[in-house]
Amino acid sequence: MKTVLKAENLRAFYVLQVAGRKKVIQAVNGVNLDIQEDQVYGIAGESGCGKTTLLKVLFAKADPPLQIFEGAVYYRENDSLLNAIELDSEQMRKLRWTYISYIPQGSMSVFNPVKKIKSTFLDFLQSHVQNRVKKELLALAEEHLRKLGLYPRLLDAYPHQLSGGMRQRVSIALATLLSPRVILADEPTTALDVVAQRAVLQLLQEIQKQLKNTIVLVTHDMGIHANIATHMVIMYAGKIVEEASTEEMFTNPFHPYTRYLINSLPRIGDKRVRESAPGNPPSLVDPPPGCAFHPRCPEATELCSSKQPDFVEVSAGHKVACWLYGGANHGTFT
Ligand SMILES: Nc1ncnc2c1ncn2[C@@H]1O[C@H](COP(=O)(O)OP(=O)(O)OP(=O)(O)O)[C@@H](O)[C@H]1O
Repeated sequence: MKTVLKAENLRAFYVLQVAGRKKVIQAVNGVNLDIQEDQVYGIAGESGCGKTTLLKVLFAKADPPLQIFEGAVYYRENDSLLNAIELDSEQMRKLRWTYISYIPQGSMSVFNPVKKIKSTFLDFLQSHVQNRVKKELLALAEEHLRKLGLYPRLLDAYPHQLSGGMRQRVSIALATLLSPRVILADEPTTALDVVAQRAVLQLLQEIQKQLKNTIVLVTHDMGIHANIATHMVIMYAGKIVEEASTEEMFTNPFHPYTRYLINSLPRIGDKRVRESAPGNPPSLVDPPPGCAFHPRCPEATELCSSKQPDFVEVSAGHKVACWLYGGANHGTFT
């Protein structure tokens, strides 16, 4: 398998001026990822841990107050890796939507509320597909919707005429018009009822199957990861703390935080009270020293509060940043 998206030591912070004082929110703080082709790659973690910010940086779109301070984001072109952060706006324009696309949180923001869905599709196609007249572009849009099992007549609707779930599916269709190799999807099922959620997830899976591309799926909902992610990482306070195949993550979670996330999931027939992580997520302005989870961790030792654990491969393909694991391997990985 080939790498399609890679992050190296990414640090991206929000830099704010609050009452005349500088406030720095360390939303993405030293993230390394190596994402392979043909999979659904899940990013999980509590609200506010930096998932959305990480997706923005992977899309090489850091608008103020967000600033990228360090690191690289690589896209694969033919057999070489391009650092997206160093590309100029024209090079990036060519890669966006054809190589990498982004489905933001909340589909309403994607469409112009006073224009038909058709006009957003046409604007999009006109800026990316050359030498085609309007009628041909419209036919492309209709064909794409049909391929995804959606009715072409949706193009004639105004955004407010569609249900939240249908609008989300149409926004996914828009983001995948040009068959991107990587799709970044940010909480695509938030605020949808379970039936609409299922339809959106089925659509994402169908697209992944058709294009054999990679979907990077951000959601705090571990149930969704269990259902559709093939590989996943857990994020805590701006860092990746565990990585494994989804099956391995759920059957053999290492990090105490991951165990809380999994144990808080309801299970049919199990009436025990679900346990979630005690306390609150830490401040990203002044994160705790050592392992950022230590103030909430029942297994923390003195070492955890003073020194940050390395991200260590404990078993094949299963990595964790926790002093409870990895023994002598700490210090040999970065
Ligand atoms: N535009 C912004 N300006 C300042 N701070 C921001 C901005 N966007 C996000 N943050 C802060 O950055 C941190 C990470 O936020 P982010 O949205 O990336 O987290 P998340 O894990 O995606 O959470 P959620 O699921 O709630 O969106 C939070 O502390 C958040 O308050």
